[in-house]
Amino acid sequence: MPQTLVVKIGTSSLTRPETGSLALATLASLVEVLSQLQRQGHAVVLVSSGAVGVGCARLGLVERPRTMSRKQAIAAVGQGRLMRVYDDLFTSLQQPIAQVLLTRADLMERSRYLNAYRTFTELFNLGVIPIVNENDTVATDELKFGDNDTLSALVASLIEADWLFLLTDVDRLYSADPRQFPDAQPIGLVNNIEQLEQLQVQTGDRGSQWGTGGMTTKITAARIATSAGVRTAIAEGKRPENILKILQGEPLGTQFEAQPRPMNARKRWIANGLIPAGKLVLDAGAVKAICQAGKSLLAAGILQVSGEFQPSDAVQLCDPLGKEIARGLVNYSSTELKQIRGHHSDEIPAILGYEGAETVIHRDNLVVS
Ligand SMILES: Nc1ncnc2c1ncn2[C@@H]1O[C@H](COP(=O)(O)OP(=O)(O)O)[C@@H](O)[C@H]1O
Ligand SMILES: N[C@@H](CCC(=O)OP(=O)(O)O)C(=O)O
Repeated sequence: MPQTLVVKIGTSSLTRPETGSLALATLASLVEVLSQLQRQGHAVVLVSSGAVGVGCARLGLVERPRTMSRKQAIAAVGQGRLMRVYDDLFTSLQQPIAQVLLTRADLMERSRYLNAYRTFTELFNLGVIPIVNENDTVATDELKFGDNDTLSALVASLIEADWLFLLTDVDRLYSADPRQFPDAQPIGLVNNIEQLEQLQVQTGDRGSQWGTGGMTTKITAARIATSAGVRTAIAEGKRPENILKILQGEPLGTQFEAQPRPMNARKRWIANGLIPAGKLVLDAGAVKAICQAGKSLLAAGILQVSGEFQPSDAVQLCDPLGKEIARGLVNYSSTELKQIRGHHSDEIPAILGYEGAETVIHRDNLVVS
């Protein structure tokens, strides 16, 4: 059955760490596998890192840039070269490709989010493999994905993919970084992300010399993707043919099962597309009403308000211990909420001096974690 597949490859697999030059054999076999999948009728998206790494190699720089402006300039050098290599390889297999550069802001505004969805759909109809990267050259600190693991999960959620493959320079997830702890245990199947906390998986805080985020961002990506109903695999970048084997049911890499009830597209956008501008801490009654009874949030159940936000902004909802339990779009600003928190809805007009919305967050705009 045709499926929608998102494949992300990291800098550590695309380039040789010693020289920073492109790992051409890996790229060639990735291109072969993706073209084969496209010919079999699957819709395929490649999320490719490497703009900064390739840009550095082109300019003879031996270290990853540290300042944002330098990174942006180098990405502008590398992205073009990267696409040229992909186009040459895919063209030799008569496979058309497209470049799609996204910033966080593109997914935050609902009209742009929907437009991106329509563009991907049209590219699939045309038999094209879109190659996605963050638009590093214009992304700002506040509005960037920061790493392509997260970007690939958000793209997979956006296009309702069946699979997300995170290809990297280790063959799977281990109980700890296998480079530092050679005895670390391999992890094959993760039924539920909470399982990783129980297994006390250590992911460190950085990746390889050229990679961004290491395993931490891959687990975040798996969390986003699986909660959107996308099965996720961490697998070895050097062996792209493993994608075919995994699709045939072989237990390679680390596979994360998708959650059974994916939410609707609008709720996925609220949960993953938006960056929360503030936080509401709720009392136990409100937590229960939202998580168990599927109710809207009322001002009476709010204990604390933090951050600065306006009506329609996204906020995190936390239990009294500060653990996130949901996200949603507010009907009131942070200033208004600080005045009405803890009060019954019928007191709101007297406190604010005007008639406000009945709910602080309507259940249609609320997504439980
Ligand atoms: N628990 C873990 N299991 C496997 N690899 C880990 C783990 N913790 C940290 N790592 C490191 O994460 C690195 C991959 O991340 P990164 O360099 O960001 O790759 P990419 O460029 O593919 O995104 C591996 O080289 C490995 O050293
Ligand atoms: N957008 C950046 C990639 C950032 C990133 O996440 O890199 P990686 O950890 O190698 O997947 C680039 O093209 O260099």
